[in-house]
Amino acid sequence: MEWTRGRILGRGSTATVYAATCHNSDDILAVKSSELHRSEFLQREAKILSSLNSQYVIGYRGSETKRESNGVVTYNLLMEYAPYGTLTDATAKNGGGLDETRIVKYTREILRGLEYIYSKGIVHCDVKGSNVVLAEKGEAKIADFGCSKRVDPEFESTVMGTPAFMAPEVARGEKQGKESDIWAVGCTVIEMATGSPPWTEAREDPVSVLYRVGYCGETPELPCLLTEEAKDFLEKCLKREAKERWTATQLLNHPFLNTKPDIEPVLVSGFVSSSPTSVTDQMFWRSVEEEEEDETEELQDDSRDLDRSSLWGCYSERIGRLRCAGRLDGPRWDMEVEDWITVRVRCEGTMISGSYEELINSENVFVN
Ligand SMILES: Nc1ncnc2c1ncn2[C@@H]1O[C@H](COP(=O)(O)OP(=O)(O)OP(=O)(O)O)[C@@H](O)[C@H]1O
Repeated sequence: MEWTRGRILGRGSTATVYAATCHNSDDILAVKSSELHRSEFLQREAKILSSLNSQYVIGYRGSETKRESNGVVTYNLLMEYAPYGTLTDATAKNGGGLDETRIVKYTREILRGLEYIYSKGIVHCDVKGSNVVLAEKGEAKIADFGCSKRVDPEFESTVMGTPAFMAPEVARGEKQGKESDIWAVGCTVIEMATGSPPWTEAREDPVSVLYRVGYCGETPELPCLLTEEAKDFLEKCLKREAKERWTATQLLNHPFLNTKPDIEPVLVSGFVSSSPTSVTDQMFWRSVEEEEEDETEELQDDSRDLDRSSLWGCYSERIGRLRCAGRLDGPRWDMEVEDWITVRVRCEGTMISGSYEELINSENVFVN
């Protein structure tokens, strides 16, 4: 498919997402790109997304490698374009919290999406507001399958995700399944209600959050503004024992969700103030070259890597100290520190050591 890259819609820890126009149809797409040699996660995501087809999951439109005009070879995942941003954007736009009717609508859509992907044998592993996008009719769709995996209890796999949304068993690096997604749904409801993920210190100190969730028996604080029904729903999501958590299907039948009618979608045009209204909106599109220059400069920014290197050392040492102090066995953490939010953990054991350069070149370590 022929397409032209436009402006950046969002940057994650694994890739950058651009708006793009199709040459033959003038449709707008979202294209998630990373350099081919760093695209392992993106290729996995494309494979999983290509196997899914649901109104509650962002649509797959293809994938391809491309040599850009600056010679860089990129891997590109082509997706349905979601013009109203993410749930996190929607919450921020609404003054830092959504009212309960909107929370009900989006939670229902997320759970329907999860029910669907579970029926296909897939778990998401990184449910959070910024991974749920609002599509053309204002409906919530699950996106970012970069951490997702096939459900296979026999197969011990890497634990992934975002500390503030991690279930206790994930924080301990033990296992990650559908139940862990459900915990993350609870955290996402808290994010929608309050404008922030649970654990107020999470951004500054993800390590202590992992420790509190994994080892100290804590659960996130329930927002006091929510109704009793909503709080009861959250309690069913946030059971510390994974097997006690309600399933997506049970939660869809909880009174918090099943007694309320669907509301009309709220389309807040503010989300799209910088998005294209049509492909002829030339002011909108930044040239491909300009975007590529930005990307290249970013990739070559050694000083940023140095900062990350020292922070990474500091975090991994701290979680090691916390675990030793508590005489606890647990995961070894590989942290992406610049955007600390995403981490990849190795469960099987050996403490990762080596220079940052060695770490980022290692197959098992996730880095940006
Ligand atoms: N289909 C889409 N339509 C519109 N915007 C999108 C779409 N997909 C992603 N985005 C935007 O791009 C951002 C980054 O996308 P995504 O979360 O898939 O990247 P990532 O590198 O996997 O991120 P993470 O750090 O969460 O792992 C999103 O938060 C969102 O703002």
